[in-house]
Amino acid sequence: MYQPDFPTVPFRLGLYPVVDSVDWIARLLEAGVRTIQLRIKDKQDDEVEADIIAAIALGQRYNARLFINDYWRLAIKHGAYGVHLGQEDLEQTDLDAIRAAGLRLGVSTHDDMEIDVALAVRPSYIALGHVFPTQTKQMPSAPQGLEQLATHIARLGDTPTVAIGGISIARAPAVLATGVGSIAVVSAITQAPDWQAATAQLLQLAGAGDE
Ligand SMILES: Cc1ncc(COP(=O)(O)OP(=O)(O)O)c(N)n1
Ligand SMILES: Cc1nc(C(=O)O)sc1CCOP(=O)(O)O
Ligand SMILES: [Mg+2]
Repeated sequence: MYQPDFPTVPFRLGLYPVVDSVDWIARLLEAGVRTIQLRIKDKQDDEVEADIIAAIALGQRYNARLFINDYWRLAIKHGAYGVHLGQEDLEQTDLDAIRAAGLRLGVSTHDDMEIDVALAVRPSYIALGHVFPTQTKQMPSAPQGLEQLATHIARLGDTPTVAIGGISIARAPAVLATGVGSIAVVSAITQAPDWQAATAQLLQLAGAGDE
């Protein structure tokens, strides 16, 4: 049985929107989302601290799993549910401090070697990307595709997993069929012509987590 070195998360984290503002956090929590990430890129800590405080307060009000991307010191300082880190972030992060503060940890991976690195850290969940081409982030690697995703899921057994990258409503059923516990999405919600309808459909497909 997978035993993380950080607090556990449910195997099924369900629909996991990744968004760049407190406004999006507020509307998606109100819409029923219960796993969510605040991802604000390339700012100084003092520029994002107020947003992080507000997002954490919302997460607590809705009893949701709010992960903070990148700003792990602020996540600790203000008591977030969890932190999400990439492979490069791992080298510059005090993982002992995250563990000691009792925050959950999610780690990005893009191939088998990165999964080895992530497993050595024993995070709360492992993210697997990018499954399909994405317009949201410049990726140095090629999309992994569904077959490779399924191979990773089989390898990871009962480790909580999250798939990310190019996941649309149309593609979500095939991604979930690999057995992955969660689907993380940006544009499927934030660029949707009707974000409320898109969120409702994705919640219907992936659940809110913990089911
Ligand atoms: C759920 C989830 N998976 C992967 C990522 C990517 O994180 P990272 O590699 O740290 O890259 P940036 O998001 O910081 O550009 C994520 N944020 N969330
Ligand atoms: C932030 C991020 N990380 C990825 C990874 O593979 O690590 S893919 C990605 C962007 C996902 O956006 P969309 O759902 O719009 O494709
Ligand atoms: Mg990051």
